[in-house]
Amino acid sequence: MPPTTSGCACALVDPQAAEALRRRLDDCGYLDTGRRAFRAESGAVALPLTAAGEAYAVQHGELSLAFLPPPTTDRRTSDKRQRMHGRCVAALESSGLPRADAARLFPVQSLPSKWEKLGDVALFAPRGMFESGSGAAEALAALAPAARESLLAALAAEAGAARLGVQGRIGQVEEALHRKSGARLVWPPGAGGWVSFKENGVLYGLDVCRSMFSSGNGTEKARVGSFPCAGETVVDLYAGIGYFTLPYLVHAGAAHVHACEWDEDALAALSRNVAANGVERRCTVHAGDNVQAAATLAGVAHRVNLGLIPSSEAGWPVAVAVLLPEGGTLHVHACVGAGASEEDAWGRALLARLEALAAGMGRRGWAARLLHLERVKSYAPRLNHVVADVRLAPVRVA
Ligand SMILES: C[S@+](CC[C@H](N)C(=O)[O-])C[C@H]1O[C@@H](n2cnc3c(N)ncnc32)[C@H](O)[C@@H]1O
Repeated sequence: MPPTTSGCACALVDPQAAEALRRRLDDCGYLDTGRRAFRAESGAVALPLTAAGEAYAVQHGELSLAFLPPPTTDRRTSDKRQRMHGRCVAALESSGLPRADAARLFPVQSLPSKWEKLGDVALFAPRGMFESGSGAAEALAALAPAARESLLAALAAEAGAARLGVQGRIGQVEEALHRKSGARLVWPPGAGGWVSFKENGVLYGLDVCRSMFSSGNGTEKARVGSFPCAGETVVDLYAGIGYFTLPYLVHAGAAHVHACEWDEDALAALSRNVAANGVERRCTVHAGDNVQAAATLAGVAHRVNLGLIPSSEAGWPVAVAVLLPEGGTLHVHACVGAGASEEDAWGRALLARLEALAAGMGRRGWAARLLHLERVKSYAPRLNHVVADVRLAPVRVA
């Protein structure tokens, strides 16, 4: 059947090759992550493309391009976009732009259908009207100031936000290690990026343009808050703005948390957050590479949190070094292939490595035992963010 151009532009790919192509397209900004991949009638996987991806496919002929109607489960997204579209077109019309021009410059697909809310900021993905080269982005830049103002104010009202921003990409290794945000605020003009909000009884604040907040980790933050930590000293090796440090202090009742963090922006937010939650007397912030903390904190911890993905492996030797002589519990975050055998293999390798590290530090006879494996969220297709709760301690001789 010849393709029609009425649906959404997709790259068709064999299911076995879909994951590799998805990653490639995403790296280049060609994958429309606002829409989900779906099975075409032919059995091929359809990967929705951004405007730039569609242009690339047309120019290079390397991808199998098709225009397909989105799957019916996308209806809620499309309703949301339609409503957003109606409101934006009306706003442009009221600022003097003829309705037909407004609808032509900003087609439905160019408007955001979802966003992340942090405090009063709505963060949109860098797609459609926020993706240069999409046509709508250029139309937005060319609008008269009053029309631009009313369009963005309409978007903000629809998103229930007082400020609007556009997400960045975590591309560079250095950025990923520091969880730099890369987001920028686009409205109102001159707005700053500091937000504060309460999640599960904990006050968090951060500059959305400088640090990332992973909303998908909410269940893990709540789980940490439920740990029985009364009387315990906890070392958080990757504290960030206090994602896990704060639940340990506010809800889990930890006697003291040593929070290690090396990024200046995260450190500024962490100190403010510790004070905002009134827990500063029970928290020591260690600025710098957590490897340095290994010496200062050797042998003090009942529990160590290693909240870094895709891997916290660089912190495993530090974690073992800071445990008390009687051992303790580690919460090891990682991204692991989705599937019982992948999880099993990763879990075994983790336990063996922790035992070897303990032996290498003269902690002979220590054994590692997996207490629980928590699946936090899907990180990518067939890859889950998991947390292994491990007890690492000297084996008791009866
Ligand atoms: C808590 S955040 C990760 C939050 C959440 N688990 C996620 O993946 O989105 C990880 C923090 O660890 C910090 N970090 C990474 N490596 C570090 C190191 N070697 N020493 C100290 N801090 C480090 C980063 O700057 C970042 O703020």
